[in-house]
Parts: sequence; structure tokens; C-alpha cells
Amino acid sequence: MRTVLSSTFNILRASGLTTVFGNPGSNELPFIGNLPNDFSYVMGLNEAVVVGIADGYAQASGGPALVNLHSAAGTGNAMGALTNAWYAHSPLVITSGQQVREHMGGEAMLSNVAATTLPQPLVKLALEPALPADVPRSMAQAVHSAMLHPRGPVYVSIPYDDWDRELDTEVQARRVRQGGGLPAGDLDEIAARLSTSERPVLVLGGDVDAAQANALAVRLADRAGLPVWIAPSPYRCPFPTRHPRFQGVLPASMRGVSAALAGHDLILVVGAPVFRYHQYEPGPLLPDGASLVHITSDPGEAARAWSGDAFVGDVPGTLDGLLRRLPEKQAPAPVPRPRQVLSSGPERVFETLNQVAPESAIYVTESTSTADAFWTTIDISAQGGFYFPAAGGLGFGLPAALGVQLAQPERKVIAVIGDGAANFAIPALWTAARYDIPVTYLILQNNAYGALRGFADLMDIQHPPGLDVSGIDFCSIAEGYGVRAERAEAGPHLADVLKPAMDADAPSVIVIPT
Ligand SMILES: Cc1ncc(Cn2c(C)c(CCOP(=O)(O)OP(=O)(O)O)sc2=O)c(N)n1
Ligand SMILES: [Ca+2]
Repeated sequence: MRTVLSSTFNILRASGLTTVFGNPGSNELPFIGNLPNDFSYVMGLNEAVVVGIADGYAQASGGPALVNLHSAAGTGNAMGALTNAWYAHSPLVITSGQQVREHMGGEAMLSNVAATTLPQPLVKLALEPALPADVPRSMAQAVHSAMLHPRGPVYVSIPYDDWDRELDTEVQARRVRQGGGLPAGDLDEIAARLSTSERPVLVLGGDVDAAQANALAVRLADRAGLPVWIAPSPYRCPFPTRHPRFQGVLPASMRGVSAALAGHDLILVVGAPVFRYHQYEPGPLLPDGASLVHITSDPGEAARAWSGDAFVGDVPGTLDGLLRRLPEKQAPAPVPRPRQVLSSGPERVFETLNQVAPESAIYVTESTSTADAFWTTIDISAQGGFYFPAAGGLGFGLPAALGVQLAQPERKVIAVIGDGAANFAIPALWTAARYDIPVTYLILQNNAYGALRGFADLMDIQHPPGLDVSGIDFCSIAEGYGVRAERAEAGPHLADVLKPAMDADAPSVIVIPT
């Protein structure tokens, strides 16, 4: 018998969406209780964990991820994680169970009263089908919308009495393809501006890594002899950090960006907003004498940028188009930057990771005050080697590391989490143990919201409350969720602890006082 449920499963199967990341309520049982044998369910103990796992999975797999949340309360719990998914252009297909249609108007318990407005503005599309027969088509629309550039989360609220309704016709799975390369005239103009500028510089954003275009970016930098910066507040790593042209991550302020790029006459930004500033340090938007060309697949980023001429097109196609227009000559290799050997706790941790982590390791980080030390020290060369909460919303690292590991089982995922951030989604450790997902977690324990101490100084705010998070025994908490844990010092023997933990095919937590 053809039902809304069977037809929806056919649509999901055709889209490769056979893993459901969820946390259930009674509204969701008719859906998850009838999953076909080729579907699986990955549970998080709250919806922030569920969406964090799905976000990591979607980003690391390059495809959509299917989420199932419980009505309004579950959607509300997920909103923090959705801020990150939104800014990471993460294609999440979020379904939420709705009360039966007869109960909705009177707001019976577990009614999602404002289902299509509740997740706004953090979804591209929010649907609640007007009739049961439209659920399968709505699901197909949601999947295509999530995957069309600019990609992003979508939301479908489904009354739970829809699932067993019979359907007269089967909704057929459809293919939707999207073009997107820049017109030849635009590519000619950008290539000409690159060729005629005296001191051009390349600034790359996370969308380059999301588009699997790092190698194209390296070829462009080498061909045109460009120094390369990563755009402020990176959520992915678009360029090898040991490449001789790599200069570092741009400071996340107007004054900082202009100071770092001073002396360049053309700034070519690819796959990043212009720019994701963070700390407010007013100053010139561009250095004297500089012009900016901005390439993005997101019309919203193009429209709201503070400066530059923007071209909306897909990142790989544009990089490839520019390469075809630049002379074949290889610019002379620059002198490699001297490696700074730093000795503070976090730097020693990152140096140790360079020694023991495999080349293909993937870092998921959420340790805000150590970000500069991380980018100064860590070796990241492989595509898809780094994930950070795109909106800075804490509670990403612990669950997203699980999603990344599920999507990339052949690569080692190492999560570096601040002792403050760890508390925002600590129940993710239960999922790590339950599904035996072998992430190695490093919790850097400085007993403080270290980044906020820095901001308090920057903002000249004396001794604000709420920055002390001392007294947390993460080893007991981890063991309580079923994950092996130990403490280790950031010193010469750290490798002796990290190596066996990383080699073990099981999750582990290593707490490092810093
Ligand atoms: C959901 C959420 N809540 C609060 C914050 C504010 N916040 C907070 C609370 C930070 C402290 C992070 O402390 P940590 O221990 O994780 O890392 P550091 O000590 O290295 O800064 S950084 C920051 O922006 C946030 N970003 N996201
Ligand atoms: Ca901390």
C-alpha cells in the first residue's frame, strides 16, 4: 500500500538521506518507529547535540543531512546550533513532528504553534504541508532547497497523523542541477585586474574548502605569485598552513584587516564574506590605494559587504576560469616563513599534535582564546582538515566532531575544546560512547572563559562576573557518559598520552590544564 510514509522514504532514499540524526518525542514516533531496514538512527541527548552532529556530518560529507526534532521545544533547543549551520551554509534537512491536524488549532500539548516562523531566520525554507498528500513533494523541495547554492538549513513540520495516509500517486524523485560560473567577461575583467596590479593578495574563506577547491586556490596563488591570507573568523581551512605563501588568518576587525593588507593594491577575496569582523576596532575598510574584488556563491554576502566589487558565482568554476586566463608562468617560490616555536601551554599542545597526528587528521576546534596559537602552530594540509562554529555559537565542537568522524571514518578526528565550550553540549559524549565514534577530545582547561577576559580588557571592563568556570571534573563527567578519560600536562610527555589515545579505535577525553 502506498502511503505518505513509504513515499517520503523513497524520496529520502533517492537523496541519500538514510541516516536520521534525532531526539524523539511522541509526535516523531510514527516516523522513526517505521524506519526501513536501510535507514539508521543516531541519537543525541538534546537537540543542540543532534543539530551539531548533523552539521558536522553534512559539512564533512558534502551532502545533506537529515534531522528529526521534537516539535517547538526541540526546535527551540536547536536554534543555537542552527546559527552555526546557517553561516556554514550547511545543508540540513530538519523535520519536526507536529501534533495531529485536529489538535493543532486548539493548541493541544506538543503543538508547534508557529512552525514555519519558529526557526526563522536561520533556515532558507520552512514548510508545513497544507495536506498529507503534499508531504513527500515538500520533502523533495526541502532537500533540493538545502543543496542549491547558497546552501543552508531547511525545515519541514509534519503532523504525525499524515504518515499513514494512503496516496493515489507516487511522488517521483527529481534531479535539480545548478550552473553558476561567472560570465566570460567578468572572468576576463578579474584576470586583467590581477595581471595589472603591482602587489595583489589572495584572501580565502571557508567556502573554498566547502567547495573542495583548496587545490585550485593553491594553483592560483602559485601561478600569480600571491601571498595568501585566510579571511577572518574561519569555519573551515581553505589553504595549507605550511605552504610558503600562507600568511595566517586575518584579524577580525576593520582596523586589523586594513593593517594586515597594507601595501597591497588589489585584494582578491574568494569564498568568504567581506568580512566577518568580530571585535569592534573602527578603521579604514581597505588600506590606502587598495581595491577589492569579492567572489562568492552567496548573493546575500555580495549585497551586504562593506567594500569591494562583488561577483556572484560558484567558487571552483571561478578559480578555474581565472587559472585559464593567467599566463602559465609559475611565480618564483617565496622564502618560507620561519616557524615560530612558541612555548605557552596551548602552543605546546598544538606542536605535539603536529608530531603525533596523521597528515590526514581533521581538527574540530572550539577553544576561543587559543585560536591565534592554533593558526600559528598547527599543520593542516589536507582538504576538509578543519571545522569551527561558523557563527561562533558554542556547543558545536563536541557534537560536530562526531558528525565529521561518521562522515569521514577513514580519517582521524581530533577535537580541541575549551573547558567553557565543553559544557554547552557535553551530552554529546554519550553519543560518542553509545555509537563508539573514535574521536579524540582534548579539553583545554584554563578554568575560565579566557576569550571573554580578552574582550573585557579590549572593552576596558573591569572584573565582569561570569568568567570563572573552575572546579569542573571533566574526567568524571566523561566517564559518567561512558567515555574513557585522563588528565595530561602540556609538556614533553603529552605525546605519550595522545598517541595511544589516537590509535585506540574508541572515543577518549584528555583534559589538559593550560
Ligand atoms: C552559545 C554561546 N554562548 C555564549 C558565548 C559567548 N562566549 C563564551 C562564553 C566564550 C568563552 C569560551 O570559553 P572556553 O573555555 O571555551 O575557551 P577559552 O577559555 O579558550 O576562551 S567565547 C564566547 O563568544 C558563545 N559564543 N556562544
Ligand atoms: Ca577556558
